[in-house]
Formats: sequence, structure tokens, C-alpha cells
Amino acid sequence: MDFYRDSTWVLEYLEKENAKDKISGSLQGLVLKSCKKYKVKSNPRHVYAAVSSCWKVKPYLEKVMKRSGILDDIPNKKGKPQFERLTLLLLCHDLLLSKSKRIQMGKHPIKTYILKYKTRLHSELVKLKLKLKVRDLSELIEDENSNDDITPVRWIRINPIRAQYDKGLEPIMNELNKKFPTRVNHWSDIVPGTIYHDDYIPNLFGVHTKDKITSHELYKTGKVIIQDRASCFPAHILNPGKNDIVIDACAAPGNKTTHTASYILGGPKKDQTTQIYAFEKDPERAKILQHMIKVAGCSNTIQVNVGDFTKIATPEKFRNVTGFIVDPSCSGSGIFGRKYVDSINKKKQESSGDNGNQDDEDAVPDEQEEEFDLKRDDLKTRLSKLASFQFQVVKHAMSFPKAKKIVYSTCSIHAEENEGVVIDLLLDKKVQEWGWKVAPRSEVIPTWPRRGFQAEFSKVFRDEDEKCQELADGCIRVLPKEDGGIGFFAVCFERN
Ligand SMILES: C[S@@+](CC[C@H](N)C(=O)[O-])C[C@H]1O[C@@H](n2cnc3c(N)ncnc32)[C@H](O)[C@@H]1O
Repeated sequence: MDFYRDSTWVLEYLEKENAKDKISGSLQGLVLKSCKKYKVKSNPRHVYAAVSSCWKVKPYLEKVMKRSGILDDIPNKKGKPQFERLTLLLLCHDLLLSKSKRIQMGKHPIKTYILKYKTRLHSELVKLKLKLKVRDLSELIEDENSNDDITPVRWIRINPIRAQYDKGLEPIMNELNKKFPTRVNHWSDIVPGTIYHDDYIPNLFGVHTKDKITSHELYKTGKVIIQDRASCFPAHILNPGKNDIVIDACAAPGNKTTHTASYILGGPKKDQTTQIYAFEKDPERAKILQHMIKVAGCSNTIQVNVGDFTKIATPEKFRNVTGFIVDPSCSGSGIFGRKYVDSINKKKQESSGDNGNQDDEDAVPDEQEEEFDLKRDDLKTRLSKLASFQFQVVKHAMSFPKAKKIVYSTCSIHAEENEGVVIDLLLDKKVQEWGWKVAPRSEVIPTWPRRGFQAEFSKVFRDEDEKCQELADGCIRVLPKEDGGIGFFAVCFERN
């Protein structure tokens, strides 16, 4: 019964979220968040499996239950219904729709009550399926894990900091070759058991999403790190050397931070000194950052600072910083795994008559919820708020006296957060005074074919075709899925 009680709390939480105008984050994220909030004792993964399956068929199951009469007869105890509506829902789900078609509990009054309605529940379910012309209710559901909502490739990089002092990367490579014996020439040819060696980022490989890497020793020991290819671009573009001092302005969970450390350190190093200052305003996410840094073996190279980068990182205090990774919160519109929640949000919009913006991507990543009260805004307003925040963060980085290179990136597909922010910075008087320019394509992964949108620059720098072409070429764009992973944007600012 404890498991059903825990799952009931989580379902209640989902209902409350659902009652708001918009749900943010993935269903899995919401379930895990509520498990934490209610300190549930059951395994969150099991709760997620039960709750998500029930949640997705909830409207249909509620119809079946209503028509069976099961909700009309609930006995009262001390003036209140003896059984919770959502617990009944979970139990009915297991009885009618789970693989075992059984309620997973011993003798209990609620189980006895439901079993009394077993035949009527079944016949109402059959009637509904006939009416909806489906053999199974699952045919009516958009699955958040359906193939078109997950990355086409699992990207993994070798972490040289965890390599052996004397043998370099070879032992790690040998292990990888053992697990993935066949090499393919393009990421789109990847099938389980094969590996693709990336053309753009050193020591980055693509494998099939079905090949579980998280249980492998290489992953557990930090020798291999899962990181989307495009997300590896910023550290590669910054390419800091052993004498550089870098700030990662918006660091958690820390993929780009530890990747940057791998360029600075080059390999395992016993006598590490602080060369990266990582800032993260969310204390919970800062804990994850700290953990990732530890696993990657660079705790002494990276110092974590919890707080708002634009407030606590002053140019006076960090005079010697030479480079920046600036990857601030964004709309997250290039990211996978939100389709199910997005579809709910879209339905909500449509049913409220507000379907003027069919432009998808409504989900705002968790990290932005507290800072930006964006949930009620329309897409345009939200993007403009995000762009102004992103501008402020990059501009602040530009004010550091010895900084020479700043890589700005987002996982957004919207021009407002990408080329738009670049344009605003280029037009800013202070930025011009400080001497910042967009680095040319030759310094920003020149062989990557997809570049920025020239038309965005042409809207502002009219009749300056060559300049606009150069600016667009200086930017990198990555399309979600089509380019093998998440949607992404990166640009590098530099000065002499
Ligand atoms: C897109 S995520 C960064 C991902 C990270 N670069 C990586 O590759 O793992 C943005 C992060 O910036 C943090 N953040 C947002 N505003 C911030 C600020 N003003 N100062 C520091 N961190 C901030 C958010 O909490 C969030 O964790």
C-alpha cells in the first residue's frame, strides 16, 4: 500500500501542476521533483513508471471508472470518502492496463472494493476502445520517449584527466573498442554495438542510444563522459592552454566546465591549481556541478562559486581571467524529452483559444523558473526577457580587463537568443569601446557547415552584405536531430 500512497502524492502534484497555465520541464523531471518534495520512500524510478503510465491514460481511465459506477459508491469514514480518488485511479490502471493486469498489494479494503467492480470496469473499457476505434489505449498517447523525441546519437567523450599517467588514452580506447567492436563512418550509420569517431571534436564518439553506457566502468570512473556533440563546441572553440584562467559563468551541471578543464590540463595532473572559476546561481545545481567535477578528476582546477555571476564575479576580483564560457539559461528549444509536456501545453493553449503561436517550444528549462516569471508570458515576450538576460551576462563577461576570448552559446533554436544577442552586443557602445569583435569562421570550427542566419544581421546592418556574411559565418548553428543531437548555437567574441 505504501507504494500506491507515494504514487498518489506524486499524481496529486502532477494534477496541481497541470491546473496551472503551463507545465514546465519533462514528465520525468516533474515526478522526480515531487518524489523529493514528499520524501517518498518508494524507488522514484518505480513511481515514475507507474505514475507516468497512469497519467497518460488518465482522461480515458476516468471515463471508464465514471461509467462503471465505482466512484458513486465509495464508503465514507468519519464523513469523508474512505478511498482517495487518485489511489483508485492507480489501482484501476494496474487492474485494467498493466502487463500483469493485477493490483500489486495483499488483502486490503480498497482492493476488495475495486475487485467488486472488476467486470463492469472491463466492459466499460472494451466499450470505450470500440468507440475510439483502438485496440489499446496506448495508441492514443504521445509517448515522451518515442523515437522522435530522443537524441539520434549518444555522444561520449574520453576524459583525458582520468587517463593513466604512463599509457595515455590507449587503455580507455581499447575498452571502448571492446564494447563497440565495429566502427562506422557516419553517425547516421550507428546501430547497437557500433561506434563513430567524430570529425569535429577530438576524442568524441557517437554510439547507439540503446547501448547502455552509464553502467559501464569507464563511465562510473569518469574516464568517459556523456556530452552532446554540440555542447562540446564551446570548450573546443575557446581552446584554453595551460596558462589560461577561465570563468564558466553559468556552469551547472558542468559538462562544459570539465571539458574546458580537459583542454587546460591536457591529461592527468597531480599538482592542479585553480584555473577555472565556475559560477552557478542555483545551490542545488551547484551540488551537481561539484559532483561532476569530482568524478571528472579536476576538483583542484575548478573552484565553484555559488551565486549570480553578474553580481559576485567582479572584474577587480578576477583580474587575470583570459577566457569565458557563457552558456546561460535559455528557452531550451533545441533540447529533446519535452515533447509530451509540450503537447499538453499546446492542448491547453488551444483549448483556451490562444493558439496564435503554433511555433512550438514552450517549455522553459527548470533553471529559469525561479529567476524569470516566464510561465504566463507568450513566446515573444519570454524570448525577449531571456535575450536581455543573456545580453547582460555576456556583457558582464566582456568587462573583465584581461579577457581575450568569450564563447557564448545556447541550446535554443530562436534567433532572438542567438544572432539577436550578438547584434545587441555589437551595437553596444561599451562593448565597442572594449574592442570586442565576432571571431571569424576560420577560428570557430570552420569545417562545420551550418552557420548563423545572415538574414538576421542584414535586418540591422543593411547594405553591408559582406559584413553580414562574415558575422553569420562566425556563428555556428546546429539543428536538433538533423545534425545528430540537440539544437545549439555558438559564437566566439575576441579582442587583441
Ligand atoms: C544552460 S545551463 C548551463 C549548462 C552548463 N554550461 C553545462 O554545459 O553543463 C544554465 C545554468 O546557468 C545558471 N544560471 C542562470 N543565471 C545565472 C547567473 N546569473 N549566474 C550564475 N548562474 C546562472 C542556471 O541555474 C543553470 O544551471
